[in-house]
Amino acid sequence: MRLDSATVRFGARTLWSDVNLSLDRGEFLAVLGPNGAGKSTFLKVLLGLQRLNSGTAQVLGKPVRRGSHQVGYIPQHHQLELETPLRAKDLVAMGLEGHKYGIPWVSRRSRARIDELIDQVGAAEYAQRPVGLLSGGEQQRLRAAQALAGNPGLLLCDEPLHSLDLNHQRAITELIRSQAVDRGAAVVFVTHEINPVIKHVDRVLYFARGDHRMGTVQDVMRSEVLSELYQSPVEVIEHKGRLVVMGEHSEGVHHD
Ligand SMILES: Nc1ncnc2c1ncn2[C@@H]1O[C@H](COP(=O)(O)OP(=O)(O)OP(=O)(O)O)[C@@H](O)[C@H]1O
Repeated sequence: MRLDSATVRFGARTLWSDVNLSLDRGEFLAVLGPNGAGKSTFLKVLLGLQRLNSGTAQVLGKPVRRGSHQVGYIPQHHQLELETPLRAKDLVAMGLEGHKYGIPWVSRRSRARIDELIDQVGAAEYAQRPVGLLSGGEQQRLRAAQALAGNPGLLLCDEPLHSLDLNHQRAITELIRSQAVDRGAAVVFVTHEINPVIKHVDRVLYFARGDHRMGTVQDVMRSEVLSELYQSPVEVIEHKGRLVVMGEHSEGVHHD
């Protein structure tokens, strides 16, 4: 995926501007920043749901378009309606290409892949239950499986670990990593918390105050760099392999 001089404005507000980024297959990009900095909007651009005010966006070598089956998306957590007329397994199957076009045909191979994913996210025990009755974390694990079912070349994740316990955070992180490393997907991972994925991250894109910084974890997650970005003192401390980000004005700075 590739962005050139990409800019999004809402009215007089420039959300972010002049983002230049080329992400290859197999690469893992973490997108960080405070609430409202424009992280989800960044994903929407790549999904073809938000147009750029200037610049260009490409996904897998082609201009961005809505509904590409090569793009997997784990949306930000929201609870499904109690009456949603789907079983857990159906929700995962909807991630298959054919299902997007309403074709109810699923090959033996696809069925095996769905069962495998359901196992990998630890959903086997509730695979036949109505999704509306499941907990937030259980639903979130199904969304991850759904996004992976179509074997996407670009995987977009919006805080996918939100509402998951530690064991399931690890399982989902491992699945996402494997989609990048073993299946050659580019991964864009929006998160408030870099530590659970830090060892998989190739690059960081950090949005704040209409500006951004990009580079390796070592390049970006530094006191000088983030203080300059936030325009206020921010301290990044490394403790036992974890990064703790502390801001003097803590509002809007993510905490560990
Ligand atoms: N269509 C729109 N029109 C006007 N403003 C919008 C629109 N979409 C988003 N915004 C605003 O742009 C800002 C960025 O929103 P976005 O959801 O991208 O932030 P975020 O970094 O993902 O935040 P969070 O961490 O809270 O999820 C917010 O202030 C939001 O209200």
